[in-house]
Amino acid sequence: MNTQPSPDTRAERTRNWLQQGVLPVVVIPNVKQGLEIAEGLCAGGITQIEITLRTPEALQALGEIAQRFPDMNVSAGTVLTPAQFDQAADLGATLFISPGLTEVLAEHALNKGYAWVPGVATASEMMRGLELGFELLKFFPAMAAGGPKALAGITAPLAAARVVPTGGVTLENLPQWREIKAVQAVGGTWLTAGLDGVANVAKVVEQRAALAMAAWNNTVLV
Ligand SMILES: O=C(O)C(=O)C[C@H](O)[C@H](O)COP(=O)(O)O
Repeated sequence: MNTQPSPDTRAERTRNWLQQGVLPVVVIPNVKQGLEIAEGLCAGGITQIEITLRTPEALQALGEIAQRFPDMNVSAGTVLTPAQFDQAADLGATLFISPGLTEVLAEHALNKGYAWVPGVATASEMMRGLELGFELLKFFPAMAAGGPKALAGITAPLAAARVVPTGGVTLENLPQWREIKAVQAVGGTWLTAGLDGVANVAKVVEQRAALAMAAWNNTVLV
């Protein structure tokens, strides 16, 4: 039986991903803080999150967030092995993001029908991703790889590419990324960084999320 979705279906589905424009990338120290972050993001108008599988409690936090925030699109980030795809999918992740593009991960994503966003930093890597059927690509590390100018140049001839620049994106440089036609969303840890010891994590995150969404939507918060 062929369980692989057709390229058309996959393209359609990925076009609908990350429509909110801002993808908070989270390095979760513990489940408690993860839940507070999710609460703050939702209150601030962001219902998509990338939980990097870099910390011991990341997978557990991913599962709890997926369960307690059913309206949230929960992505697994820093996916480096096929097993991580499967573990995160079992816990409720619906999108899978990696810092790079390897044949092993591409094959696994295609075989299992996972919505995968591979990391790319050059025109060749983007072309490879597109050839394999992955239209949504993570431009990583975005600032170090040349910033908005580099991405605008690389994507100008690659009409099919939908890109999520991540790595060095801030509230301040967000408008420059947003201007690039190929940019579907921007990702970053700035919304959830430096929260250890903060008294009301959810409130702080809510405010940052609201500011980020205002910047993305080009509106001024009063
Ligand atoms: O963990 C992953 O899968 C990554 O690919 C790396 C993260 O997306 C970047 O580290 C975020 O960068 P900053 O927003 O500059 O902190």
